[in-house]
Amino acid sequence: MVIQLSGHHLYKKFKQQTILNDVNISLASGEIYGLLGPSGSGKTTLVKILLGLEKCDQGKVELFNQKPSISSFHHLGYMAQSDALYEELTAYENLDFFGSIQGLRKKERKQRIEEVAEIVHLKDHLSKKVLQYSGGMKRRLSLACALIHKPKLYLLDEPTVGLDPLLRQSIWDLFQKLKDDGATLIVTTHVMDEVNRCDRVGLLKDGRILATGSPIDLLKTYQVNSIEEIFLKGESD
Ligand SMILES: Nc1ncnc2c1ncn2[C@@H]1O[C@H](COP(=O)(O)OP(=O)(O)OP(=O)(O)O)[C@@H](O)[C@H]1O
Repeated sequence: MVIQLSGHHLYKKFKQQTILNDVNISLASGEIYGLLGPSGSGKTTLVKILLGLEKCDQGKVELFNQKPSISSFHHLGYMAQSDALYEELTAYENLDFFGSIQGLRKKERKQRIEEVAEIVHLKDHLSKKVLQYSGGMKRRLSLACALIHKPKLYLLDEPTVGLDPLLRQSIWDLFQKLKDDGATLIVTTHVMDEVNRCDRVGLLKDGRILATGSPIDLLKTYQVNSIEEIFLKGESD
């Protein structure tokens, strides 16, 4: 099992508020890891620390078995919780921009833009300015921006928020396909039924990982019928 990303003994406080309290997490090559937790439990903070966008107070992050560096970022696809798009530009121009900062050449960008637009069902809307996009279209465009350079590791913060059930389904089918092609994904969510699409889930509550494992194993271990019940029980690993 090759570990692609790991956080060891991570601690984080904002002012006096403890957000992460000795969090350990690791992602193995080719898995979909769901990070599940109630609103405000620290999912975004943890993802940002793993990505190097936020500093932890204590602990260590390893990306591809090394200290994270600028060069490793070309292998990452990050989708932030709030869409980081240029509203005045068209969707095509946004994708072209993100492709170019990832080092793709013009011809390759053109080809990839068509491919990713097809994947997220935005092919017919590429020439629209982003400010004319709906919330769900912006989410899908953000995802396309994260896909453009074919990274091997994805950090996706609530990628399906604001999407209707059919689109959510197709986005999860896409995650499965990325995984089948060898990518590793960490996806944050508080939608319980998305958990079943993950190979492993980590339950984050009150700054701690309460439990980690495959959804089926967690249900068996905790002798519950749903993952929600584990949160309610609040038992530790
Ligand atoms: N820059 C910051 N300064 C101060 N407090 C912060 C900052 N960023 C996050 N927090 C606080 O840290 C806690 C965890 O926030 P975080 O966004 O990581 O949670 P989350 O699990 O991703 O929540 P949600 O599901 O609602 O997005 C919250 O109480 C939030 O107010």
